[in-house]
Amino acid sequence: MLKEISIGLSLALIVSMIIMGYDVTPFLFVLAAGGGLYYVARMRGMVGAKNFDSPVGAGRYEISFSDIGGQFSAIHELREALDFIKNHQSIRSLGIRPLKGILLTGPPGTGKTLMAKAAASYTDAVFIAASGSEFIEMYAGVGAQRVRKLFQTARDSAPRQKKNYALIFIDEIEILGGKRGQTTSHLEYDQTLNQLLVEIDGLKVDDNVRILLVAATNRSDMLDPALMRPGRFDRIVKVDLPDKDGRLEILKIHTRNKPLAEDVKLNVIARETFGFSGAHLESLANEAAILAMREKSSVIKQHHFNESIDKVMMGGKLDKRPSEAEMKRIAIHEIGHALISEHVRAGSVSTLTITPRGDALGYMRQTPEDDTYLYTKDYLENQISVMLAGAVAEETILGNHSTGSANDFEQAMRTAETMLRSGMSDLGVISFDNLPQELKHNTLTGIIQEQEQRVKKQISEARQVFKKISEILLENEKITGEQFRKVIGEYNALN
Ligand SMILES: Nc1ncnc2c1ncn2[C@@H]1O[C@H](COP(=O)(O)OP(=O)(O)OP(=O)(O)O)[C@@H](O)[C@H]1O
Ligand SMILES: [Zn+2]
Repeated sequence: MLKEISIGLSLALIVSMIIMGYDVTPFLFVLAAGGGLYYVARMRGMVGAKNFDSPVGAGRYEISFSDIGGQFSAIHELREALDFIKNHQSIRSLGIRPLKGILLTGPPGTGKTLMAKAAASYTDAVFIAASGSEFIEMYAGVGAQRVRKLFQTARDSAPRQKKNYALIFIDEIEILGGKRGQTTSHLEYDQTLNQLLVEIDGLKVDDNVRILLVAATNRSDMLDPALMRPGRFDRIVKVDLPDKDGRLEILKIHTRNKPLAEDVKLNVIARETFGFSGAHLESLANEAAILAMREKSSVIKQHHFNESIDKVMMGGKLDKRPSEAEMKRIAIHEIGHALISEHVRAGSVSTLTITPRGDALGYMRQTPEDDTYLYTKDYLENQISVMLAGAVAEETILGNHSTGSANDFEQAMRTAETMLRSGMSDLGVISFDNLPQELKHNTLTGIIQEQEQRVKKQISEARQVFKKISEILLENEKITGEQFRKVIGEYNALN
């Protein structure tokens, strides 16, 4: 409103100045500059962001899924959920409950906001962004009121832009949607979260404006379970740090508009930037361009990138960037798990990676087994041997093992306990609770040690496999089960 009044007043002033014979050129100049600044501020969300009164038409600065590098499976899942929403007619005829909210989880800077924007373009929705922190206020009721306003803004702005959909994006949702009565004793949080739940529950498929909620967090463990109930955020899409191929794609995206020298090898940069997020890579490309400019070079060269990698690493507070030696250790550890997994169940390794994901530095994914409800002794022993194999591999190949195995040991111990309780140990059928501590302890260790010996033998016979596969892993960060089995097969054929 203020904007309209000031434009009107200025026009009236200019017209009267012209009538009175003044030179209006400098005045027009000032006006244009002011308008330009306002526009830039608005685009950047500096003006009007708090009031959610500047919904960003997705059509205006369009972000599409092709602007997001890597994240293949996250994009796939997200798009599937969006198709579900777009085709609500046919879905409703089947009686399927419509989807209301999608939660994006993952570390900072991995492209969650980009994905939400791309989701808005994909569904041709108005994009309205807010952050969880905007709802926390000293005064009771203000947060809840803001939540109401946010949804109202969405309902109002879609028709104005002739759109049927509005996408509300709430970043850092854990601040507003933390567990009730746990994050704080403050009443305000509860009211705000309750209001959000009320708004979500009120969303209907046949509303004039279909509202879709997308929220992002890197602390999904902090969210109130009420938010995750069916009919609320019932789709969770994991957005992880990119692997090497992903990093290459992201680098390509962020160097699209930059002049690169002939010597620049993006795939080499991708390999060197293990642990970088999309945001780090964006900043890397930018820093390299700045270095080139400082040297008055018209193109960006490889050494500009190399220097920037260090800069982003030092300044960028990379959460997890293991050293070369650590990466090798992670590789050996994971190969250990995978090798024994293949021993006990051929074809069981699905992929092996050493890219940090969630809490794990590397991981081995197994192909699922048929559902089993009863376990035999052999089966449990095999499980224990796979769990121990990470640490045993570190010891056998590197001479010692690291703290990275604590979790594996705990699982192995639990499995051994299951065996003991089920009468599968040397003690036969026992009453677990009446067993003396020392005997319990010795029997459990006995079970573990027996498997450890078996694993040690298998691993020391496969040193060559470790060498070959760790080379592949350090180069590519991942290997598929198929490739893995091929290498094992080649070595078995030699022996
Ligand atoms: N997968 C990606 N492809 C291309 N660029 C990316 C990608 N991920 C991040 N970026 C770059 O990093 C910037 C920040 O990403 P974005 O804000 O989407 O991350 P986020 O996951 O929402 O982070 P936060 O949790 O810190 O809000 C983007 O504007 C983009 O330049
Ligand atoms: Zn392990």
